[in-house]
Amino acid sequence: MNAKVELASIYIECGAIAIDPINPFTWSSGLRSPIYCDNRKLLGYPKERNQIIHELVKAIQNSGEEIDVIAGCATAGIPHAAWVSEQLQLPMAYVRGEKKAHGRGQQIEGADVTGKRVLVLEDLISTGKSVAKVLEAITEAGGKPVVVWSLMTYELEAAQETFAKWGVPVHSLLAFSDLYPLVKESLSEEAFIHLQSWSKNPVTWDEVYRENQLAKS
Ligand SMILES: O=P(O)(O)OC[C@H]1O[C@H](OP(=O)(O)OP(=O)(O)O)[C@H](O)[C@@H]1O
Ligand SMILES: O=C(O)c1cc(=O)[nH]c(=O)[nH]1
Repeated sequence: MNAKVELASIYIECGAIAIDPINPFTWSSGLRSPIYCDNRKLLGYPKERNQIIHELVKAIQNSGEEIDVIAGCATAGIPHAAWVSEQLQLPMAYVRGEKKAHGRGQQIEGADVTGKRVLVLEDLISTGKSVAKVLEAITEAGGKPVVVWSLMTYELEAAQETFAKWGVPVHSLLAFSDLYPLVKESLSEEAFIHLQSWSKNPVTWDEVYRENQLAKS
């Protein structure tokens, strides 16, 4: 089995992939989707998540990028950033969606990123907006985001557009297209047709879904 198929199988075995074309999931961007990739599920499986982190650390090391700090995106990117920071023996920070409203009022917690070359670690990229907010916060704090890594990406055009302005390389361990052949096996014909039309154009799929819901109400 090649490494990507093995990693994709872990996602399926850990129940991290949910498919429901009839009652779609709402993503953080507001888009509706028949699929939800729940990286948080991996936390419950130490052996399997170690395998994922091992591959991620290998890929980061192979890229040869010089890094001073690993910054996890809150919240789902935090545990993965902690494991990677431990393996690479690099300081870790994490970045909140917003500044904290009490305490020290920080958006970036943990290691100081000022003047540092920062690797941003996110669990999943859909539209890329969450990562963009983190890039902004690190830059405002005087840090230099040099690379973004995520465990999973949907490879959406929206994300490419979001990242284009940053000019920071963005890599992912897995793309949804790596999972697709495995996901397909467990689906009914109807669900597969929905998923296929979604994968061609997620934005159109959402629009049609909303129109159908309006027509029903
Ligand atoms: O690329 P985007 O369109 O920004 O979407 C991806 C983001 O959405 C999810 O986070 P969520 O907002 O559900 O919060 P959580 O990490 O706290 O679970 C996910 O963990 C990413 O951070
Ligand atoms: O875009 C999102 O919010 C999102 C999609 C997905 O599949 N999984 C997830 O955790 N978030």
